[in-house]
Amino acid sequence: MAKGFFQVPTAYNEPVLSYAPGSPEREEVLKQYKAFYNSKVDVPLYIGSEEIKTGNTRPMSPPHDHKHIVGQYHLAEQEHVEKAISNCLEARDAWANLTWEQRAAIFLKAAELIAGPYRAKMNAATMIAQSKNIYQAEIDSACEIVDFLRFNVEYMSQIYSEQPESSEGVWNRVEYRPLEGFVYAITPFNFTAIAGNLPASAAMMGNVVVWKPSDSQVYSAKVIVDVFKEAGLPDGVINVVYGDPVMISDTVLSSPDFSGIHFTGSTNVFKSLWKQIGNNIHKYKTYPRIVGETGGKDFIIAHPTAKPQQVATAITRGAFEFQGQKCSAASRVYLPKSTADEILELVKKDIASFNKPGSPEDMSNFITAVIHEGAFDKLAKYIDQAKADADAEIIAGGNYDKSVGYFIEPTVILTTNPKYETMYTELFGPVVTIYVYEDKDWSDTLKLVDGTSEYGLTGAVLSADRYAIDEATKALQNCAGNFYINDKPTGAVVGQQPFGGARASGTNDKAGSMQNLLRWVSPRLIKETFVTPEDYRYPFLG
Ligand SMILES: NC(=O)c1ccc[n+]([C@@H]2O[C@H](COP(=O)([O-])OP(=O)(O)OC[C@H]3O[C@@H](n4cnc5c(N)ncnc54)[C@H](O)[C@@H]3O)[C@@H](O)[C@H]2O)c1
Ligand SMILES: N[C@@H](CCC=O)C(=O)O
Repeated sequence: MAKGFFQVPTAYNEPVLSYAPGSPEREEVLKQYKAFYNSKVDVPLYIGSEEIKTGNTRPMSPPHDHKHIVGQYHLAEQEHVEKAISNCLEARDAWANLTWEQRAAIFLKAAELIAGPYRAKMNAATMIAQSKNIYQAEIDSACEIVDFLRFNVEYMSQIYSEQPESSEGVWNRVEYRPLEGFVYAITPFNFTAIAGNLPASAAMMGNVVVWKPSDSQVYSAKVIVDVFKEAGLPDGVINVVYGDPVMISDTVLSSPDFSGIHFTGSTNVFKSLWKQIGNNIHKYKTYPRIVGETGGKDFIIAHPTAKPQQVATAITRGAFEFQGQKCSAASRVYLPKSTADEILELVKKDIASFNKPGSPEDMSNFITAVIHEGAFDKLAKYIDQAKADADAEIIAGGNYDKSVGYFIEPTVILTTNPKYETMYTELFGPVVTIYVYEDKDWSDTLKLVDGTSEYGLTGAVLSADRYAIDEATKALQNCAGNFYINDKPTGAVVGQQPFGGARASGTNDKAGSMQNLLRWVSPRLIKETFVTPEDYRYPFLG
């Protein structure tokens, strides 16, 4: 037990560095990028104290140069997944009983390692693995992951200090136990920070974890593991396996000790995992916690009073940053007829100012590659469909080329059909669909926004009219878990805009918040009575 009521350092957001020409951080990250790019890494499974090389490997390539190999990673067989589970369970007692400030110190140290000596490595790995330009890498693999670690430590200590009242002669106390068993973290390709946070947040609360990163993010996941190791995370607390997701999930979800899933990824995968957990419910020792943040079809709606330049910038940044591969990316936009032409001209001007999609090593590139061939082919299919459909027109972009990298031009589809397929289907790429409404139909258009997609993740309203803002805020109440007024719908900052959505977008447990951490503990109430009754009779019985 701690011998003091320790106060953790006050959390603060890691400042975003500029990477301006001539800055030391720019020089350092480019040097690291080249070093990684011109070498080959061999990534093992991390199970207990072992680094296991199964020999069954898959190559890793940057999406912007897919013939170039930067290394390989080893795939798990079922026996390795079983071993990861047993290592978790062996590590559990020691980890769960370690005093909380020791756990906190490990993750605070990890934050400082990333903010300092590992910053260039985290960013360079993310530029290579996920094809992020340096700004997108910096806000993710440097700042956001550091913020997750610092703020979660603060939230953890706030949770522990939350205690019940005690009446005279009694002491009530609540102990925030880790879950009994292990947690399964499944992470997506698109954010290195999310990949690190999903296993770390559960581990911080005293849980042991089997972590399965995305195949497209293994390269940067390895740097996260290096950081956690250097920060002193004991062996067996977070065990890392990659490979066939179905086999891994079947194995994990069959274990009686499975006690929670921390998932971020697409909606269909999450729904199938939920179903599988339901089917296995009789096997488990405890009801598993199910936390999943999933897809989105995020909107921007502009009121006739919105300033065209501001709407255009919200679209350009919201739809095209990181090639639209943010769950929060603006992908359906509703513009009023009176200003639509002006806004669209400004968006086209922005797009014309981008370089052709290229490598993030060239720091003048705003747009780089989409993640893999599957994503490229899917996007190309929707673009071709829009070219063919009578109710859609491509007004910007529309070209693609996968000969070197998976490059898709930022594309704007203008549709006359508010229920056009790309107004409700998540494409997850640099494609935005625009519908122009009659100014007088503002209120009906809000209903349209609310009723068009199954998702409820992010959305933005731009308006200079406060009554219109109020109307939109009310009408779109269930349409977005993160709702933005006069801004783009992306770029939530940990500690400031807790992130997540409902409907088909997830369980809305708000990553990087106290609410999320509460899912990884099972409180035990301890009531201690100081003078224990010795007579059952009530006073009125005489
Ligand atoms: N709501 C959020 O906070 C949030 C954040 C980031 C990404 N996302 C969503 O994630 C998706 C993009 O990421 P992605 O392409 O990596 O998603 P994905 O669903 O393809 O993969 C996510 C993870 O699930 C694994 N997986 C895939 N099939 C599986 C299966 N059958 N069983 C078990 N695991 C399986 C993958 O290997 C990966 O680790 C988008 O839908 C995006 O909206 C949501
Ligand atoms: N939190 C990020 C999105 C994470 C999903 O991809 C944002 O707010 O843009």
